[in-house]
Amino acid sequence: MKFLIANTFSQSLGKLQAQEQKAAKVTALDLQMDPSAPGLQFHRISNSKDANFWSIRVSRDLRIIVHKTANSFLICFVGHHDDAYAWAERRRVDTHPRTGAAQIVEVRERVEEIPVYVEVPAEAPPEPKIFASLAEDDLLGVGVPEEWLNDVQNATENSFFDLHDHLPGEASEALLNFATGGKLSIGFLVASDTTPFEHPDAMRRFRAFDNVDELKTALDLPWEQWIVFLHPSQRAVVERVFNGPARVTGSAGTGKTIVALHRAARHLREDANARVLLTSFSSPLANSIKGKLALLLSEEQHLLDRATVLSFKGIAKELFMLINGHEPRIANDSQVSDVISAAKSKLDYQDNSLNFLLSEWRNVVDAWQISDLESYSSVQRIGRRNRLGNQQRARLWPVFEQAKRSISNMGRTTWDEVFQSVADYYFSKPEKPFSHVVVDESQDLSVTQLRMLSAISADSANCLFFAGDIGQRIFQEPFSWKSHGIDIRGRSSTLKVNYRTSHQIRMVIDKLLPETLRDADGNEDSRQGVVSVINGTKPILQDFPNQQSENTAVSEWISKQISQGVEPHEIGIFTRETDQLIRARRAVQQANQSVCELSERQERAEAAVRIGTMHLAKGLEFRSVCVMACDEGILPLENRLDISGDEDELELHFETERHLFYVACTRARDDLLVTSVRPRSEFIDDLEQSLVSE
Ligand SMILES: Nc1ncnc2c1ncn2[C@@H]1O[C@H](COP(=O)(O)OP(=O)(O)OP(=O)(O)O)[C@@H](O)[C@H]1O
Repeated sequence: MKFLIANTFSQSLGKLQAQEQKAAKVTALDLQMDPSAPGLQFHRISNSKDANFWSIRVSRDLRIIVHKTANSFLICFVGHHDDAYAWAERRRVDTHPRTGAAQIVEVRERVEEIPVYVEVPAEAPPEPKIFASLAEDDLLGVGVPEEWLNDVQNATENSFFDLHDHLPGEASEALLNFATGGKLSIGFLVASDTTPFEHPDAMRRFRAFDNVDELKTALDLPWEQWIVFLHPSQRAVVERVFNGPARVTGSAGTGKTIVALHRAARHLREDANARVLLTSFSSPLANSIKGKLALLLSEEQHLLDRATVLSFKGIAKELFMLINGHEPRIANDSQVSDVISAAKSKLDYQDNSLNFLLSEWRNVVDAWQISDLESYSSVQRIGRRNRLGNQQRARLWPVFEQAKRSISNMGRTTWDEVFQSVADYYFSKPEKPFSHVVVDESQDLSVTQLRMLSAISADSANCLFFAGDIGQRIFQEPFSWKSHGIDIRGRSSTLKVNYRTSHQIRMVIDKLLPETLRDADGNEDSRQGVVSVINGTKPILQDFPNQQSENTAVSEWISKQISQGVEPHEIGIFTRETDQLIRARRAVQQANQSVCELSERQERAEAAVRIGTMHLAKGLEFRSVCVMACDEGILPLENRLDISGDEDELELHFETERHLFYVACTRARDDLLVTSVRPRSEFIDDLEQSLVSE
């Protein structure tokens, strides 16, 4: 007997109160252990179009709906008596006649009350039907249930969103894709011996359970849908065997982190000797994925013993200590600046400013861990390639050589030196600390971090896996991974279904970046054809004559979010720099809410509105986001553009500023507000254009 649960069950379970959830879980577990137990009290739903729907009594008022056949039990829904019956009376479990995927189909004739056609005044011209060019055959090919064909064929731009929520995921994604991009994606080609429940599209909504422990995890975490139900494209990347370094990419919110987590879990489950490193950019992000990995493996805790979850710096520090027996003593920015300034004076170097030297140190000499003039002369960089000729480099090198010596004489080092020293140590050792390394936020890996991660992972299939989005690169200059031995060509996959951001917000924000992005090795990431699973409201763009009026508007917006049930910690306010955080703080205080400032090192649990710089928004997620102080001169940040040494660097800085804005805006799930004091940032003009064209 096959035992399955549907995502509609998890969703309905998540809506119950804690005590009700507990009772429903006990009944579901009893059902899995012994479906014939007399206490379960099966009642057929006599008014349903599907004779296989039965209700099971959980408590006086609570019922679970199961779909029972000769060889399977599918738990579909839980709710109060009338809701549960109404749900089952309006549904049918079916195998789609064309795609072969099992679906839960809403029965069309029972849902006349759903306003699928929007009333239009008699005199108004009829709205164009957006799928008129698609034949029935095309619609069936993407999984539209037969009885919804007519509705789809008559859908207009206005009515489509109502319809969208009544269709199976594969059909609504394909139609949305067509409505926004003009192409109908083709359904999955499936082997003829695949059962309807094993079809890739069915596996996004139904999950089979072989043991009670797995089911228990799923029932304990009804809100964490990603633990149980992966999209077929996510599952494909999790399960694929790669014979070298591989990468998953995709715009913000497409579930790259989720894929990274499932891959780490997969390695731990599959290989009893696997030692897996899961790593991300900062400590808060590493802690967040550590918590998620613990959730994913909550019934397989023993696997966590072989998992290490740390930030890039965190793992470097641990390994450095293991090798050297002490912690690295890092020279801070002002110490570095002092030694370079001293070296410049001592060697009487006049050709370039101190700022130029600092930037050259940060982005070239230290970043690439250059140790001699020969390497300095030949370093291949994207961006600043024309900045210095060989003769200039030869004159400059002694200054950097002197600075390096001074840092070392102080008993200090730099982070890049730490990453490189760990890399050098393990490159020379046949035994590696990790069999698998899974990296999140990989677009912001530096040269030395990449070298280190490649050195500490075994040289075998599936050893190195990267999750990242080139469009969110905000900390590093791009560089060729291939020249460091990491070639992901042919092993890169792009996710296209956005689970975080509503369609309305995503459509506008995505226009901030080009449709195709290319990394330094020429690997392309096409952002075309992305669809969101959530429907919501359009982003709001507002500019003001002065900070006071901006302040008042943002504080009113915060109060409105709270009055609509958003918790304070589910609201994030971001500004370009710490200098503007005062504006965010004032707005939160004016709304009578507590403020919690995000930090690079720690995450906080208090019930307060989060404020922080756009850099700190990376990897986070909020129900409501306000990106504030987007004034001209602040975004893009004038100071940053001013210090650009040449055209290439200016372009790079400009691009990074755009990425930053994109990162901040894409943290929003349901609501996005972007505010500025006039004159406003040119990036908002771009947003407004796409908002108007929507
Ligand atoms: N299969 C899924 N089912 C339900 N929710 C999902 C699924 N995959 C991802 N999500 C949810 O979508 C949101 C975004 O996922 P995730 O953080 O992995 O995206 P991302 O691509 O890493 O985003 P970013 O690039 O912005 O960091 C999260 O809330 C996650 O739980």
